[in-house]
Amino acid sequence: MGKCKFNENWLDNPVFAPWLVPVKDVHEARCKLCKKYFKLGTMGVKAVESHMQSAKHKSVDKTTSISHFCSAPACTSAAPSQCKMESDLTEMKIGFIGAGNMAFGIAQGILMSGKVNRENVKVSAPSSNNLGRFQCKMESDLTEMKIGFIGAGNMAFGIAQGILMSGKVNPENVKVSAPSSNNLGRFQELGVAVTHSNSEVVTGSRLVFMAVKPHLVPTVLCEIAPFVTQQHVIVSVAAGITLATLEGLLPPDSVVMRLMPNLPCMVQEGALLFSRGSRARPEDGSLLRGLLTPCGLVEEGPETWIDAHTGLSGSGVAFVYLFAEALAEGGVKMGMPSALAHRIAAQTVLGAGRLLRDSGKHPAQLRSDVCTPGGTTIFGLHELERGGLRATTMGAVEAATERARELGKK
Ligand SMILES: NC(=O)C1=CN([C@@H]2O[C@H](COP(=O)(O)OP(=O)(O)OC[C@H]3O[C@@H](n4cnc5c(N)ncnc54)[C@H](OP(=O)(O)O)[C@@H]3O)[C@@H](O)[C@H]2O)C=CC1
Ligand SMILES: O=C(O)[C@@H]1CCC=N1
Repeated sequence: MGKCKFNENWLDNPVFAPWLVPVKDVHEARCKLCKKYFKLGTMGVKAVESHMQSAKHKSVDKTTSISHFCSAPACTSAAPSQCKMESDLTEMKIGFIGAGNMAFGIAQGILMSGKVNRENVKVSAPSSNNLGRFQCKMESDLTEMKIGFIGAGNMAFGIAQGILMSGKVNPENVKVSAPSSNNLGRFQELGVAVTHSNSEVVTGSRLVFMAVKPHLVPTVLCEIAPFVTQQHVIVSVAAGITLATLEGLLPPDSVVMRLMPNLPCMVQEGALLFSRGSRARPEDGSLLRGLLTPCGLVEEGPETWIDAHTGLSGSGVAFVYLFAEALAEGGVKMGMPSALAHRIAAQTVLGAGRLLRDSGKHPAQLRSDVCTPGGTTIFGLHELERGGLRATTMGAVEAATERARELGKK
């Protein structure tokens, strides 16, 4: 497994936020309390948690330990001696009214300490929208979960790598199948078991990702159908293949979901949309969401959105690469060395994307922030408008969506 990079989302976690600092080397982080740099290695967030558990850190951190929970505003009036002792915390019943980001961050922090029994924590919210992550963030459940991939191509690898980088899934519980060994080596490097038998993947897994090309899905479903039980959750990532097709080719009552991921799952920055089949329960959706959360943004929606998401995001990644390539080539045309131009183009796309996501601003607002009246940007934008970039891009999303719909009809 490659070295993990600092993930800005960690800074949203109230347990890390008071002390965790990103540094220039993306494979490292700094603790501003201990005044210490530490490597992320292959452990990613686990390295951050591990630093937080170190004796040195605990001795200087007066804000993020469970004692902070005791000294929260609700019990500031209590004398220290009245505060629950750590040993009592395992039995303490804790409730959250509201299941939003802050409740989730606090719950996660409390549970991470290992001092509170997760069965003693209850969360309420009017809708189920945010409840899944509380149910599924059960790291111990995920470490035990058996996960299979049928197909060992780019997408299977992207999801597997995303999931495993979180450190919450045990690679020994993951198995992948493909007819040839061409793509299996890189999975073995992740510590994942490999086979040429699709049925072996199904019988040994609870959740199975179907990650073969769309035209092969019917054949593969017929092959595995005798081994699929109601305990399985089958998740297809095949573009265009509908829930009705999946359910129709598997035994009655099979639990099926349709997922459209994209390749940046590999670096935990994917955009994923899934839809539940008629027999998939909300908790199956929560399970999938919990599993995939380390891969990036995970949303659930009606099946009618999946093809549009395929055009916008599954394929959209390639549209962005084309734009990045063109940016770099523009730099080369203007005299810049190619390698440098490509590095700068990649960083420009990354930076623009992060600012867009993290600021929450409309792209038109950010675009206007870059434009000096009579300056360089507006001259460049005029050229893009002349070339019809906007209409062409909308047309590309439409064409890819239509193609996904067409694949589903075959
Ligand atoms: N690539 C992307 O960005 C995205 C892809 N998808 C979807 O993901 C799916 C897979 O695409 P992608 O990963 O790009 O494709 P790849 O061509 O990279 O991989 C396909 C994999 O399927 C394996 N395979 C072929 N026949 C069988 C079979 N009978 N049984 C089991 N495995 C088989 C291949 O085996 P072998 O290794 O032996 O060749 C290969 O490992 C597609 O349905 C696509 O629509 C969805 C979103 C994004
Ligand atoms: O090109 C394809 O068909 C797949 C689906 C989305 C991205 N790649």
